Amino acid sequence: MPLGERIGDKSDSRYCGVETEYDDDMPQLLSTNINGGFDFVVSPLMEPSYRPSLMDTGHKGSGLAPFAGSDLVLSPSQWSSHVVGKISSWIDLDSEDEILRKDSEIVLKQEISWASHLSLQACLLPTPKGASCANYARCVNQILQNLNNMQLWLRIPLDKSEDDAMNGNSDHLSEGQVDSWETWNCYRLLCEHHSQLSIALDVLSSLPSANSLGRWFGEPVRAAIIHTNSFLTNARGYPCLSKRHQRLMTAFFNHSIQIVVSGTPVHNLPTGNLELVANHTDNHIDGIQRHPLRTYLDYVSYLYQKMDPLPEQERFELGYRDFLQSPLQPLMDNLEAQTYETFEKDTVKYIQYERAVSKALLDRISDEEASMKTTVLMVVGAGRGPLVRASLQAAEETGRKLKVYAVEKNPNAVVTLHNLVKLEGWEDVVTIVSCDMRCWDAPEKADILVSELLGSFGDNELSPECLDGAQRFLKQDGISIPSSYTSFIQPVTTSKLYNDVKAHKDLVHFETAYVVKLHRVARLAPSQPVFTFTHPEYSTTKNNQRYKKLQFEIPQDSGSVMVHGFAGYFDATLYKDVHLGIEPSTATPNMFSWFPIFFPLRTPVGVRPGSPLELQLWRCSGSTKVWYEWCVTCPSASPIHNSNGRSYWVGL
Ligand SMILES: C[S@@+](CC[C@H](N)C(=O)[O-])C[C@H]1O[C@@H](n2cnc3c(N)ncnc32)[C@H](O)[C@@H]1O
Repeated sequence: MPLGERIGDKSDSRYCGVETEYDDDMPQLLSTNINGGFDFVVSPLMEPSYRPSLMDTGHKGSGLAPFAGSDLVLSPSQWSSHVVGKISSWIDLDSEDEILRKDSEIVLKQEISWASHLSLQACLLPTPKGASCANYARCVNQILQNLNNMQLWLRIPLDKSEDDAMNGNSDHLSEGQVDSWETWNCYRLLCEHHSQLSIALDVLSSLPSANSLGRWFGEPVRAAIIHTNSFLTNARGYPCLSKRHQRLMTAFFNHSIQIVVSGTPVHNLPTGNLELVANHTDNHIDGIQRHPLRTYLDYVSYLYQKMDPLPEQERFELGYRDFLQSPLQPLMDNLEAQTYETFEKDTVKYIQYERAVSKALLDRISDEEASMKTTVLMVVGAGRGPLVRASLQAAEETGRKLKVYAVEKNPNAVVTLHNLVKLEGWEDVVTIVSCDMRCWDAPEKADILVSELLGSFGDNELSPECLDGAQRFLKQDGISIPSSYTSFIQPVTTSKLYNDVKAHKDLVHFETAYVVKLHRVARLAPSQPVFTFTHPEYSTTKNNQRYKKLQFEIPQDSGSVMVHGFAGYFDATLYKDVHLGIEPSTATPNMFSWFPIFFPLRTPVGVRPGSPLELQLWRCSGSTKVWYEWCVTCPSASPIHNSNGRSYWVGL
């Protein structure tokens, strides 16, 4: 691993660690494992037999145990890049045995203190031993208050009783059966969702249901520890994994979760097999001892290499993953050239518009009328002209005659529009209008009104208000493209975003909707429609305020979940069957103009499967702004977020 790389923080390449026993010769331990192909070791830092209560009184509970070896045996960069500290696994901070409890607390603190001194990037904390973990969490929480940048990986076995979930009894796990997610959840609640507390999942030979597994991808999982006895044996005697394990590993890779191989070799490898081992004799390659876990590592690397490469657009968007952005305010603010440029690269979006305009033109003008009638088409919010171009292409394709008005309120974009019209020789067909569509006095009425004023949540960039202003100059039988749009929402686990919002330490950030390329998230239930707007809308009672109450059900077999907020999307009907949108189940393929929106919750809500999660959402408006308010009302009531638009609003 190159110097300075963070263990567990890679997004585009793969590192694999190995769990080792205590070894008082750390340089040797490291070189054996690094030469063996591993990138880091997860290794105890202190002698496992050390117990403070057994020490001479001189050492008891004070200072650092003498068993920690020396910090000088490795360079600072070796410590930080290649070693994850494994906290003594015997510790039991919630034991009935007071001496053990006290010893455990002393050792935990000593070991973490030593690991901090070495600038390790992470320490692996042992799994809580019993049903209760309060004292363990209390001590770790104390440590977290003063910790440097180190992550604490709480080791959690990836298990959950399937039978109970299937019987719908997941709230009442019988004695001895635990959903390990509950252990994690209890622990992190006690530690107030601290951002340096994360998870190392122990992957066992049997796996819980897909829904149960899915929950973990919204949690802060940094490492997955795969045991040699979870491997199967292929026809040639080599280790391999079940199809479900393989899919899980691929998902770990996709989520930048480090893999750690643990255990002793359980495969008796056939000799003479040249596939993976060149010059293989008795575990030696040309005289160098071959690492006993090398075949397991090779298999992990093979799974990584056989993954499909990320598509170019995905690679480009890597830096946006789980990064909170403020939504655009294209009405109140003027977009910048680079924002227009990004839009304009999204050819899929304009192809959909072109298809919609073509269909509308064909419906409006018959073949017989085509040479006689001219359709008046107005692009409202024309930006730098891509929808003008798409409309003209539709006219050419269908053989219909077009007169275009390009209405744009951003004077800077209008400059580009003028240049474009001149360059393309569109002067006779296109009239540029530098004006807000809500106050333009149009010289004639339009047959077709084309706009793209949509936000990630459909109406959140105020398309309804703008188009209300524009429909005055649409003929009674005229067509609006889009003809309607609907927002969608679903509950998500996303501890990363929750912690990023929390880091601002103010209410405003918890009451703001963000645009985010969601990645480390667990989508907890199918999305549901929220608000729909239709254009044109001539009803006299119409208004753009909306209210919706939604109930989501967490699948029975997923177990309990934590809801950090809600992911929002939209789907727009441009014309008839031509649609465009980002709702995951119907998303327009390869379109990248919109990331989802995220509505956070001030306090994450735990939900049991089978019990409803109720969300209420309002679209409110005043004379100068539009805003959303939201709250959860079941299983427990949250505060109403963003009352009066006090934190987040969109200017009219
Ligand atoms: C999301 S951009 C789309 C631009 C362009 N149609 C495209 O697809 O690349 C919306 C455009 O509408 C303009 N706009 C927003 N509200 C407007 C209004 N009330 N009147 C005129 N233009 C408006 C913005 O300045 C911006 O250029």
